[in-house]
Amino acid sequence: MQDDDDEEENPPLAVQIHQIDESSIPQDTVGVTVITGYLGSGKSTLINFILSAQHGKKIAVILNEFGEEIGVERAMINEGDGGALVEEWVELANGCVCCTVKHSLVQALEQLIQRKERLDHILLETTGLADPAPLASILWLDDQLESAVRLDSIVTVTDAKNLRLQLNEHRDSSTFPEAFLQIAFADMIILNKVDLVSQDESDPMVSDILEDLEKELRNINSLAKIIRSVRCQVDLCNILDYRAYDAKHVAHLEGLLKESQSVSSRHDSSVRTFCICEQKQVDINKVKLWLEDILWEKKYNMDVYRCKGVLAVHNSDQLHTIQAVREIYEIVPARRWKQEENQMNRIVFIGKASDSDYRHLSIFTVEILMRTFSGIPSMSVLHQHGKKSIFNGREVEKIVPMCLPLVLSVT
Ligand SMILES: Nc1nc2c(ncn2[C@@H]2O[C@H](COP(=O)(O)OP(=O)(O)OP(=O)(O)O)[C@@H](O)[C@H]2O)c(=O)[nH]1
Repeated sequence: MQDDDDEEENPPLAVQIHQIDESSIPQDTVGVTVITGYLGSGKSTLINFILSAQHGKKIAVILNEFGEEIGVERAMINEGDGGALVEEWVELANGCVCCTVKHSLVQALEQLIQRKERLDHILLETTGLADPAPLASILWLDDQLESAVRLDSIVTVTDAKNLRLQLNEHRDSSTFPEAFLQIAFADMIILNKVDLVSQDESDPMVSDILEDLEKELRNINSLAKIIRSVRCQVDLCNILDYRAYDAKHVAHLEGLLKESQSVSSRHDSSVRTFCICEQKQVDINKVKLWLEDILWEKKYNMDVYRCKGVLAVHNSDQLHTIQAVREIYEIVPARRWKQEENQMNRIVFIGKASDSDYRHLSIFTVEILMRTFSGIPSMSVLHQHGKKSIFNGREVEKIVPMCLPLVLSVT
């Protein structure tokens, strides 16, 4: 590989998005749904289902088929009933966002957008071997595209019959991290092929299997919505216009963040969810520094794939949202706090760390929180959910659970 290429293959530069005036974002942006999932899980089945459904939308599809014989990708536009089928070709390498790939994707999207008056949504199917994050980063941030397309959501299709096997095979996630990454980055997880688990869903054994699979998925990513399906026949409200990254649709995010606290702990997967709850208003600049330490400097040994959260910001009546995909993050005001509302900060990280790193992270987090959250003269107790109390973060004897709601009591 050439030096230049190496440079291009590096992760995107860390970019902080400054507060956006939401009113300046055009409302007619075209949503892009990234569809990812393990080989054979049902991605194409989902796309075919969407294209053939009666939703009245005109949808473009960019396919990133990747294989030795194929090695090419195609973009198709389904112009709906009576519309012509237009094909374009897009070169996307296997999950790596080198300059060429980025350029090709941006070019393909630009071509599609030029037809915007006839286009309602874009589906981007990644190869079953891809890490969806680089694509998501391009879509979320690309300057050329920012005003014309928006990342709507990342949908991960999983195969109910083979999921456990696939995850167990790659349990340490170093041999094939993509299997975990695809789940970790998802906003929506389709647990497909439930018919192969059994024909009879009313059978308690079968619901146990499916529930266990859902638990397994939640252990990796407690923020994603999970829906079961046969042949990806899902309610398309969950796919088209889901707006997972849209601060204006904060109610959904808040619901997810609340639910994510109740996830049980588990220690055998290195990709997991980590939650922080804090009641005091925070200093937004300190939170940014803290977040940059974690996301950019990789301090505390945590490799964060995804972060979502809501913040109660000091000197602001607005609930702010945090979204991060890898190194890229944004903190934006989303809505006014209601008077009776409990202004609680909730931040959820989905990432990878060894058990001992988690222990360190918990200690570091306490230290970070002590210097991050404003107006905290001293912190008396850190209550670690379901475990023993920790004083000033110094006493962490057990492995930190997968989901760690931290509650700081302040005196
Ligand atoms: N029984 C059953 N088969 C399914 C279901 N969904 C998809 N399939 C079948 O599974 C196979 C793989 O589905 P695809 O949609 O091609 O999967 P994919 O993820 O696009 O596959 P790759 O592009 O190779 O990664 C096909 O034969 C589908 O017909 C389902 O819910 N139940």
